[in-house]
Amino acid sequence: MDLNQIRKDINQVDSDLLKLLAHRRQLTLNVARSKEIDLKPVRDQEREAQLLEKLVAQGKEQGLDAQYVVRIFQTVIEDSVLRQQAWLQGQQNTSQDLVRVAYLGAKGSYSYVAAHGYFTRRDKSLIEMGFPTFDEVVRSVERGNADYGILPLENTSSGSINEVYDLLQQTSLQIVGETTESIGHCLLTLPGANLDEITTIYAHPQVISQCSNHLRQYPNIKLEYCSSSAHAMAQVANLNDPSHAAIASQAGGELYGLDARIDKLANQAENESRFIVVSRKALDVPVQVPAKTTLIMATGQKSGSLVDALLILKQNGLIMSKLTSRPIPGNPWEEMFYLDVEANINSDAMKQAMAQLVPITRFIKVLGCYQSERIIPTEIE
Ligand SMILES: C=C(O[C@@H]1C=C(C(=O)O)C=C[C@H]1O)C(=O)O
Repeated sequence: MDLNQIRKDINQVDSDLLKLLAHRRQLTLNVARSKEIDLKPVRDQEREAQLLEKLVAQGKEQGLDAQYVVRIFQTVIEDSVLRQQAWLQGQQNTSQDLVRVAYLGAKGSYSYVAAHGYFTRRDKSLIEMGFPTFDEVVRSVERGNADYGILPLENTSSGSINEVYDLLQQTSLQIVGETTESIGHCLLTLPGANLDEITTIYAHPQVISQCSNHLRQYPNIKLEYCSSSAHAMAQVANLNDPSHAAIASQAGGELYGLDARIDKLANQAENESRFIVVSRKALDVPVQVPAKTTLIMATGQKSGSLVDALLILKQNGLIMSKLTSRPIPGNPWEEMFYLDVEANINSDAMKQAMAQLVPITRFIKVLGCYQSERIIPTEIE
C-alpha cells in the first residue's frame, strides 16, 4: 500500500465528485428554466423528501450511514434552491455583471464575506468598497457611488443591530435581498504567539458582545473596541506584537497573515448573522420564489392599535416572521415597528392588507420586497 498512490486515487475521486456536483447544478438550472415557463414554485419539499429517502436507502447498501447522506444532500439541495432563486431573480431584473458593493470594514470583514457569498451566487463580479461606518455604507449607495450596500441586521447571539434599524428609518433605499451567514469567531494571533502572553484583544463591539461568555474568563486582558473586524485584524498585523490578538473569522485572518488559535468563541454554538442588501431601486420578485416584505409603521398611541394592525395581517392569511421596535427620534416614548411578512408585495393578500393598514397607521412604508434566503432543510422520518 503506497500512501502517495492512495492519495492520488482520493484526489481523482474528489475531482470526479466536483465534476458531478457542477453537472447537477447545471441540471437544476434547467429545472429553473422550466419553472420560469410554467410558474411552478422553486421549492418542492415533497420531491426533496422522496429524493433523500431514496438516497438514504442507496447509501445504506453501500455502507454509508443515513445522517451522513442526509447532511451532504441537504447542503447540495440548499445550493440548488438558492441558485435557482438567484437565476429567476436575475431573469426578471436585468442588471450589470460588475457591481459596486459597499460594506463595513475592509477585506476580510464579516460583511465582506457576506457580500462575496451573496453576489457570487448571482455570478456577479464585485468592485469592493469598504467604509468605516454603517452610515457611510448607506450614504454611498444613496449618492450613487455604490450600486448595493450590505448591512448586518441581526445575530443569533447578540440580537438586533439597532444602528442599522435606525438608519433604515431615515433612508430612501430599498431592501432587495438578504443572506444569512454562519459567523465563526476565532481568536487570531501572529504566527507562533504564546496564548498565555496575550494582553490585549481587538474586536468590533458586536463581536465582543457575541463572545461575552468566553471573554469573561480573561478579566485581565484589555479589550480594544474597533470599528470593524477587518480593522481589528489590521491592528494586530500592523503592530506586529505577539501579545496582541484579534477576534474575527478564520478566512479573514488568512488575509492578514494571522493564525486562528481558538475557534467557536461565540456564546451560541450556531452563531449566524442575517444581512440585508440595499439599493436605490426596488426589485421585482418572481412569483416562483419565496418572498419576504419588510415594512415599518408607526401606529397611534391608543391602546390596542398594534394589535389592530397585526389582526389585519392575520385576517389576510399573512405570516409575520419578525416584529421588532425602535424609538422614533424626536418623539420620546413613541416606537416605530419593523415587520417581516412572508409574502410578495405584489400578492393579492399583501395588497389587500396594505390598503387596510394605511388608514389605521400614522405612518407606513415598505422597506423592500425580496427573496427569502433562509432554506429550512427538508427532514425525513
Ligand atoms: C431541482 C428542483 O428544485 C428544488 C431542488 C431540488 C434538488 O436540488 O434536488 C429538489 C426539489 C426542489 O426543492 C426540482 O424541483 O427538481
